[in-house]
Amino acid sequence: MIRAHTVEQVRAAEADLLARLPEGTLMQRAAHGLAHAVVDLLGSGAYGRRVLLLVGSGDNGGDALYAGALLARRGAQVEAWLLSDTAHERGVAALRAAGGRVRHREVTRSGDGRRAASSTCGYDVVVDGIVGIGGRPGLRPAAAAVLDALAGIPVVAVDLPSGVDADTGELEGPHVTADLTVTFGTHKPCHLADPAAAACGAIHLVDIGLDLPEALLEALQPSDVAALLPRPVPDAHKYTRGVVGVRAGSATYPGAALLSVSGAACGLAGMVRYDGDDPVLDLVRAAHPEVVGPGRVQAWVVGSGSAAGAESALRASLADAVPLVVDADALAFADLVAGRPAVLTPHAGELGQMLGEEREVIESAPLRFARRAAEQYDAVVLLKGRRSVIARPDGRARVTLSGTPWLATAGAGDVLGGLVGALLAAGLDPFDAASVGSWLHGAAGTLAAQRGPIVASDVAVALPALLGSL
Ligand SMILES: NC(=O)C1=CN([C@@H]2O[C@H](COP(=O)(O)OP(=O)(O)OC[C@H]3O[C@@H](n4cnc5c(N)ncnc54)[C@H](OP(=O)(O)O)[C@@H]3O)[C@@H](O)[C@H]2O)[C@@H](O)CC1
Ligand SMILES: [K+]
Repeated sequence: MIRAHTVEQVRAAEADLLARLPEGTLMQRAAHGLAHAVVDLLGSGAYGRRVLLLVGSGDNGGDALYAGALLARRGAQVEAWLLSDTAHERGVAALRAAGGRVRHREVTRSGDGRRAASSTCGYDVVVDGIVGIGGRPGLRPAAAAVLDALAGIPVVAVDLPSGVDADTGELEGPHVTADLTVTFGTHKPCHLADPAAAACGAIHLVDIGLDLPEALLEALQPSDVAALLPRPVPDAHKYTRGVVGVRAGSATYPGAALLSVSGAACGLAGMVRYDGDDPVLDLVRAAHPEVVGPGRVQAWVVGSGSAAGAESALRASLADAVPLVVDADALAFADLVAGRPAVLTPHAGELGQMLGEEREVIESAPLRFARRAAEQYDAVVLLKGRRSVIARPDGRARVTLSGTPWLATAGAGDVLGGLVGALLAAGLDPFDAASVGSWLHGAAGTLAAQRGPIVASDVAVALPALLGSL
């Protein structure tokens, strides 16, 4: 499991450790990890390579300076630009002692930053030590101008890309876009949640020995998914493995029925029932002979392609005391679900309608709005996107790290709904069902896309092989 802690949690853990360790120990650990990561990124060692450190006033700059000193001792040509009036003094001294060069704020001040940068091109890597977990979102004009002028050079962010909001993953004004982010002790929410996560590049975690509390945000890894997957017990029969019912699709949108059923029929539940118009049931049976008609189920999947029938399908499903997946057209009636074990699966546009916000506003703060919706609707919310967010009413959340842009294809959400329904029917609680389903969906899409462009049904086809590999 990847766990992300807030700045407050990190500060508390750091204070604990600082009280027990000799001064400077944590920064030395951070700087060593950072220097190693920079060498790895450079590929052919540090000797003779040109490294530019962008240094702010705090300890984030201190990390960069000490790492720069280590790189200079390994033969790199290291230059630090101090972007603030003050900088970590011992870090500056360490860099100088190791043969690094230090330039002061005057040469990089506002417009001059561009000139300074253009006169000193040829850097192999830029290390962003402008600001870390002590920073406010956004960048000051001098830093923004310097970064503009250095565009195209690989950037390693220290702890986080300067300018992003560490706790929310939101952006406010200019920020660094990194190729690699080297973070310390634990992930922060900005490393997992978009839009900030998209600015992090690859992420490398350096263990500095922090003893951390429970995290409110996490991301499943393949081993977590494997551990949570339902497996048939030796004396299993189809009913003990769970029956998932699908109320999706209509004469107008039969494809939604077929795709929802294809996700539900992934093999993780014992049986799939379809409840809908006869012509659609015939189509479903032709594609999935194992699917049967209405009856008792352990979970319902409702809403996609149901058009005008969404409300009655949802009410009928709520009449059974079983968990449910609420998607697409049924999301307009999500109020009915409050307090029931349920997973709501909106995309940003649908969540915007549910919360009275524009799609762009939701996309600018997916973690915040998924949490708000989970609390407001008293249900698990799976907000679909590049980095899907799964939120519980109590604020705990997960982010899905699997997936591929090729999954942006019609009907992929229908497969996801069916898959989550199968996991609910098999006994997973809504939070696990939503996060495991979302992870599997992303990974199956990635697997399918290895062969070329995909359509939604390819995702369902890839599921058994993916599950086998887990
Ligand atoms: N915690 C840990 O376990 C460990 C932490 N470590 C490291 O320490 C880092 C945190 O260091 P920190 O607390 O000194 O804060 P940090 O982010 O460097 O700078 C804050 C200062 O910057 C300024 N400033 C604010 N906003 C700004 C902006 N938008 N743009 C520009 N400047 C801005 C503002 O000062 P001002 O200029 O306003 O006087 C503020 O005081 C952490 O990220 C990690 O790298 C590791 O060494 C080891 C273990
Ligand atoms: K930084």
